[in-house]
Amino acid sequence: MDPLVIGVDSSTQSTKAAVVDAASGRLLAVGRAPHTVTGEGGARESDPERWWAALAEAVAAALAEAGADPRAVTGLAVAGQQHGLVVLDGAGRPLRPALLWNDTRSAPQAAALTGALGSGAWLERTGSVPVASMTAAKWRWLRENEPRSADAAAAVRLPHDFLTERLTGTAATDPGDASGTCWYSTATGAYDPELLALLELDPALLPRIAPSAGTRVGTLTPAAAEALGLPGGVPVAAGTGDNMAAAVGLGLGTRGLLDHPAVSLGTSGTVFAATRTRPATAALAGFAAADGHGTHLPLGCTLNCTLAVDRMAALLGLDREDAAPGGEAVVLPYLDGERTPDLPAAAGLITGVRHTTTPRQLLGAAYEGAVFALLRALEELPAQGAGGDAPLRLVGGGARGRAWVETVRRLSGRPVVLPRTTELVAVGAAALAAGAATGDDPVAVATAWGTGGGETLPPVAPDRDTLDRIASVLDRATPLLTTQGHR
Ligand SMILES: Nc1ncnc2c1ncn2[C@@H]1O[C@H](COP(=O)(O)OP(=O)(O)O)[C@@H](O)[C@H]1O
Ligand SMILES: O=C(CO)[C@@H](O)[C@H](O)COP(=O)(O)O
Repeated sequence: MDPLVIGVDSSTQSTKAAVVDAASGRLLAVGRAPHTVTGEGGARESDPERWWAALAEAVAAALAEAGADPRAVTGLAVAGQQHGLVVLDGAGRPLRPALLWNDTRSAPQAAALTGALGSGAWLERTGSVPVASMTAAKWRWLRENEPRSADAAAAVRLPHDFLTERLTGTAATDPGDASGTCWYSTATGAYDPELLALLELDPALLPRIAPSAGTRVGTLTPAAAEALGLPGGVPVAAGTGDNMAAAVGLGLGTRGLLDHPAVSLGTSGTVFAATRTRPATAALAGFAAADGHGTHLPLGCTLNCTLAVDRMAALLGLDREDAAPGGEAVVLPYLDGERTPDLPAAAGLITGVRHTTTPRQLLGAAYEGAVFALLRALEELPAQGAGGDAPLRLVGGGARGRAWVETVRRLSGRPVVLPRTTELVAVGAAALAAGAATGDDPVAVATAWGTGGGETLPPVAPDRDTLDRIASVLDRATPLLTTQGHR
């Protein structure tokens, strides 16, 4: 029986479980199960119990599709959407739905926290300046708006460590996902007691921090094993945030490629690279990487990527691939407010429309607006020691779409690598699972698997006119987008 590992991607829209051959990295099957996101205006919430049920469904589906013998499974790890605030009672049950990374109601709390210490001090301590996405701002929102839930909390978790605890009975997290809270210090590698005091968050509510995401933190409990259809005792890794796991799957890290940028096109759009330099700019989040060698993961994140563009296609009555370059039209697709640029109250903006403008151009302009924001974040990476002229590795559901790929090529003017392995978050988590099973370095494992490799598309001449047009509209519209006040 060849050993297998299972990696789980519990992201915003769904859970994906990958069954991977531990020796070769061959992806044998992917099981999927959907989540539900609720909320209007700035609210975005999900029930963590659904994540747990979806995890079991996705693992069962993947094992069935692979025709795998569950006894061959030697390790398991979970990568989850970052930043979400999960509050639990003493029995480990959610006290309320999780507040998600794209819930912008916490924008005033983020601004107040930033004002309390100043951006410089936050960067110094945590590597990031609080924005609405950061868990610290969500905890303050809960304290101010639902003090009874905050007071009743017996445990505070992130999405991935909530699931890891359900699997193992052990409360553990990793430096990567912890670095998205703004109460963990990437300078000291520990929770920051002064920040926890400022936030009025009792450290006893938090999980311990494993040295790395691939560290074995426990084994499947009998109840979890039964729920997943696996034998008891399977080693489980600490796991990490979904972007950190994508980096592992791409082989980005100290035991792999440093300073090579990746772009993820999913519910969120993200741009990141693994670096040795500790990032320090308010334009990016200065996360820790998952590999535990003091590697960093500077990252820019937008709230509006595939869902926003798909919504524009639906409004226009078009298929998502039925897009043309926008021409004079500019769409800033900030349907959910925006994080990069930091405009949490914004709504979408359409401008430059003429009698000759076609629906296909408007859709193309939405792609351009979404990609523009990511490329602006990408420009910040070289100052953090990463980026340069290296090709862009494209991952996430959008990387399967021709219009996304071509828009990134046309606006970036850079070579683009399309990794042949799909579901790189789940595959990265599978490399963490291999780490838990054998003690091997997960980035070295994924590098040996070659899961980051794929077709390289050559560069095309960058469409500077479009970039300049969008930049000019964004600059001039920023006062409007800041004060839209529809929240
Ligand atoms: N073939 C495709 N072409 C373009 N976009 C796609 C394609 N398949 C899926 N998507 C997009 O991918 C998104 C889901 O990507 P994924 O990375 O799984 O998201 P998340 O991790 O945020 O849950 C969907 O919103 C959908 O728009
Ligand atoms: O907030 C961030 C990164 O800082 C997001 O990237 C979340 O981690 C959600 O990811 P997806 O579900 O869109 O993959």
